[in-house]
Amino acid sequence: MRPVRVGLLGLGTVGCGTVDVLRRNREEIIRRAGRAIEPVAAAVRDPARPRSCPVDGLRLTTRPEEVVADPAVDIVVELIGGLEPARSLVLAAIERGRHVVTANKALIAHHGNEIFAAAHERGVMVAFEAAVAGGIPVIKAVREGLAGNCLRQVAGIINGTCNYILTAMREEGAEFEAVLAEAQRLGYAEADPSFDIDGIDAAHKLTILGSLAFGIPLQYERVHVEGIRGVSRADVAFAAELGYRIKHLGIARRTGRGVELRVHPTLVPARELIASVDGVMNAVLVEGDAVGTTLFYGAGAGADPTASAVVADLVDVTRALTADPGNRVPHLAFQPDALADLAVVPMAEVESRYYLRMQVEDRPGVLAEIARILGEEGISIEAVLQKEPAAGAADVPLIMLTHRVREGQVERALTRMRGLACMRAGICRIRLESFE
Ligand SMILES: NC(=O)C1=CN([C@@H]2O[C@H](COP(=O)(O)OP(=O)(O)OC[C@H]3O[C@@H](n4cnc5c(N)ncnc54)[C@H](O)[C@@H]3O)[C@@H](O)[C@H]2O)C=CC1
Ligand SMILES: N[C@@H](CC=O)C(=O)O
Ligand code: NA
Repeated sequence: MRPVRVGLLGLGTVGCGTVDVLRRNREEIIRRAGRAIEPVAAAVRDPARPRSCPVDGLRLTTRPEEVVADPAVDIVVELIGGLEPARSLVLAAIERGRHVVTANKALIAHHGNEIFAAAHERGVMVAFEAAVAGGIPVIKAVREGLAGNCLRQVAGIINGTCNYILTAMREEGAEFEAVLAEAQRLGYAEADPSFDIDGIDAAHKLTILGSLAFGIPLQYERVHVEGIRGVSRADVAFAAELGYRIKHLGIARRTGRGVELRVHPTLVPARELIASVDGVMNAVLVEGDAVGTTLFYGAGAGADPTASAVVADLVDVTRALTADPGNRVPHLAFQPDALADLAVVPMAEVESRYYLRMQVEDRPGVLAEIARILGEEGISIEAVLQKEPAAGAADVPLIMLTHRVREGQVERALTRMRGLACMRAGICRIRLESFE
């Protein structure tokens, strides 16, 4: 059988990784897919730029629409990132009957509903395993391996850059900016690294996971998003003292009130498996009624791990080329006409435990004033940690852990506490979750 011919859009970190893996594992891929998968063309910004992969045998062009229109291309692999021109190029490829593989979570989170509808209509496949948790085959696991379950939650460390930074802050007491520069050098960070740091990238991935887990449309705009800029080295150290680690988590949880979709820094008990996932590694916990709790672990970013997922998608698409489109695995796990309209729970109604850190005046009665407000708002305190004042200082750090409570109650209490005369700085509030 003739090889399946691949046209790449973008030859950066993941594009080059994909060419490398396709060439390195050519024979093994033939054994798996039944035929060779060959990169034949690539759209690049600058054909003269040195690449980390061999480009011999690849037709290079600066016009991505040429690759999309090339009749010699069977599968278009979109690896340029961002919303436009990626969206138009993917839609044009679908329109021409080309199958698509993409690693672009922003594109799927924002335009997936439109893209999958077009693909369904045209009978083509759009595969996106690399878009969530890089090399971990978590999309395949949620969509296929766990298809017998009613899923309760998907929660995980889904941004490698954030995890890399939080790990270095804990292990080396490193400064945020220096670690971010290292993550960029290693090819982990997004083109605009604020997408990583501000939680946007994790929110893109959570949008996709939530949809796959619960059979709801992609709705990025409903995800509550917080990044890691507000997490200080002091918080990382206090959390450790209390037996916790701070992780940036994405959580999609089905409750009696609907679906929670949220991305934020979270204290996790240090003894739990997910708490020991460090560096650029990702881990996604999936809980189903039949299977119980499962945890998927692996590299969430980087050229080779991400290429592993892109190439797996290419093998999948190749195997399914001759299958009747009606019998293929649905893009979003559930049949398109069976999507549910579960409500997304407003954050004020989401329940969690909380870590609160404040800087307060060092005088008698302060603890009682704070405890009174928390009590009046129905919030019970589980632990208190008060540190000695630094030499000559008139105020002290005070850390509290609360029991489980609705976010709206905490917000009301925080508003009142900020008005206290004893409060010396802003109050840091981080949610606390346990997955045991
Ligand atoms: N780097 C990683 O670890 C991971 C990246 N991804 C996703 O993979 C995609 C690619 O990411 P990277 O390879 O890291 O980015 P990158 O910035 O290294 O590569 C993108 C390449 O596309 C090229 N490009 C941009 N616009 C173009 C255009 N109009 N025509 C031709 N070439 C164009 C750029 O010059 C660049 O070389 C993104 O959607 C990213 O979110 C997904 C998982 C992990
Ligand atoms: N920038 C992303 C790359 C993979 O999706 C990350 O850091 O996880
Ligand atoms: Na993946």
